[in-house]
Amino acid sequence: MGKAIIDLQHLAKKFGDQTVLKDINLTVNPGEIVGLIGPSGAGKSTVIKVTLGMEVASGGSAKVFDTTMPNRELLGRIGYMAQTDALYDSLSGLENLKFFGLMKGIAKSDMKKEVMHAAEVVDLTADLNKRVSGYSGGMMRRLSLAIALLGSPELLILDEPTVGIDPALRRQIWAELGRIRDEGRSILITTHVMDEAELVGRVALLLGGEVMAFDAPAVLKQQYGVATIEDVFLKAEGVE
Ligand SMILES: Nc1ncnc2c1ncn2[C@@H]1O[C@H](COP(=O)(O)OP(=O)(O)OP(=O)(O)O)[C@@H](O)[C@H]1O
Repeated sequence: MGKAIIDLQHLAKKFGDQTVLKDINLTVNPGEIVGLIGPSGAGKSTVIKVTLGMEVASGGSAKVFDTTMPNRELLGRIGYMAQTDALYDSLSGLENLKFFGLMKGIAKSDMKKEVMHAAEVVDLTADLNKRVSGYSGGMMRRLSLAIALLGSPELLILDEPTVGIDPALRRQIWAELGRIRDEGRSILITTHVMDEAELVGRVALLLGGEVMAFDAPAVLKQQYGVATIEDVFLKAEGVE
């Protein structure tokens, strides 16, 4: 296995007096999907923001491609989907995709293929010419995910990408994430859907500002003596 694509060592983050991250150790390897789970407010989005250099760490180190973020050049190699959608409401889905595609430096000759593929993965092909202001919440999530996929980035960082997305499409999206992994690209994904945590290579359980457990789903289930990742989660939280 090559060098880790994401390498978080003893990462800490405080907001004022509040310590959100105490000691986070986490790696994402090439061709690996890592799932980050934890209760609401545990700090999952904060881990992502510090990793991307959107928030400054209070301690420890966060490296992506062996470099401390933010780094403009490296940002082009990362597809990031935030928890809140940052879309242009008055533009159509297609115009949004093309705009972000241009920002990512996709060549004009590749644009149509890239945009159509991303739209297809999230089942938005038929709605591409509608204005985003007329999209439902789930459609906006799907468009944000399509934007993150554009340009085949080596690393995808997805903050709850499947919120508001129905089960059939969720399955289709996970099939695409599996293909991306099989191409040797890497994914860090946060989720509240415990079924999804079963699909990743390794699950990191974030609790009390630390990664309490970090291993393959099957290993975690065995360690905790339970049948599902949901039960691992509940047991780790102290809920029987
Ligand atoms: N910019 C900020 N300023 C102050 N506090 C913040 C800031 N960002 C996050 N926090 C606090 O850090 C904690 C963790 O927030 P975060 O959004 O990382 O949690 P999360 O695990 O992603 O939650 P959820 O699953 O609900 O999205 C919360 O208590 C939140 O209020």
